[in-house]
Amino acid sequence: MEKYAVIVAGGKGTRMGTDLPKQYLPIKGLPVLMRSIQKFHLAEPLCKLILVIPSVDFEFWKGLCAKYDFAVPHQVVAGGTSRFQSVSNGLAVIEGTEGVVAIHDGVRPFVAVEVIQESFLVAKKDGSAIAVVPLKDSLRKLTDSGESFFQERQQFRLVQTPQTFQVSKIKKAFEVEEIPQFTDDATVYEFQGWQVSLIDGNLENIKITTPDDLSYAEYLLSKVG
Ligand SMILES: Nc1ccn([C@@H]2O[C@H](COP(=O)(O)OP(=O)(O)OP(=O)(O)O)[C@@H](O)[C@H]2O)c(=O)n1
Ligand SMILES: C[C@](O)(CO)[C@H](O)COP(=O)(O)O
Repeated sequence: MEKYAVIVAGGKGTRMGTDLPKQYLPIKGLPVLMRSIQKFHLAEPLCKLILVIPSVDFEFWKGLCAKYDFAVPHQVVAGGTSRFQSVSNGLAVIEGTEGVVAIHDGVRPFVAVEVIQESFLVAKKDGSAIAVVPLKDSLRKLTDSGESFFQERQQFRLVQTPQTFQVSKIKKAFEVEEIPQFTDDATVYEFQGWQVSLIDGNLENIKITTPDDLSYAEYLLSKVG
């Protein structure tokens, strides 16, 4: 079975607020994005890696790969104006409809190798595999009138990536017009009326989003490497 990974890193990192977009920032000496790509290569050495970055960054990325002697083979594709468009551009370079594709945020370098491997196995069987984790804190729902109500946290999950799919199904799902409810790939898949399969993610698999995440990332690397 052919395996692909579309690693999306076409964003601007507005919430991080750094001049250099967060995907290129080094943590413990290696850019976030290279760490994410390495994880897929380690988990699935034969997986075809498709990296989505803004087209204006192509030369910069080439230079970064030379600087860090980064040799993991990958195809570079131009990003779009939203995560949905970037994923769509990545899927478009997969020829045909055979195989399974993992879609992963380039800014989640702490994904566990085991989660990636499990996602491919489950997606092959079920059509999809979405990494999720349970909540550790209590949960409250806010109303417009300023009240709040207890919610059963057991009924909720936090959604991560990878989100892995049979190529035929996810390509079909992405043929739709983008709507604001498409916050991830699972919502695009579900829009077809298909149920997603959930798998256990790993708690450390944070999305590096704000400056405090960078300090936490450095801490995690000092612990686990
Ligand atoms: N047009 C876009 C927007 C986002 N992404 C990617 O989607 C992932 C999750 O998005 P997010 O954390 O929101 O990244 P940014 O959009 O860069 O951050 P911000 O919203 O703070 O600007 C990131 O790997 C990001 O690079 C993308 O490929 N193309
Ligand atoms: C895809 C995602 O990382 C799953 O948790 C998340 O939905 C991305 O959200 P963002 O608003 O683009 O950061």
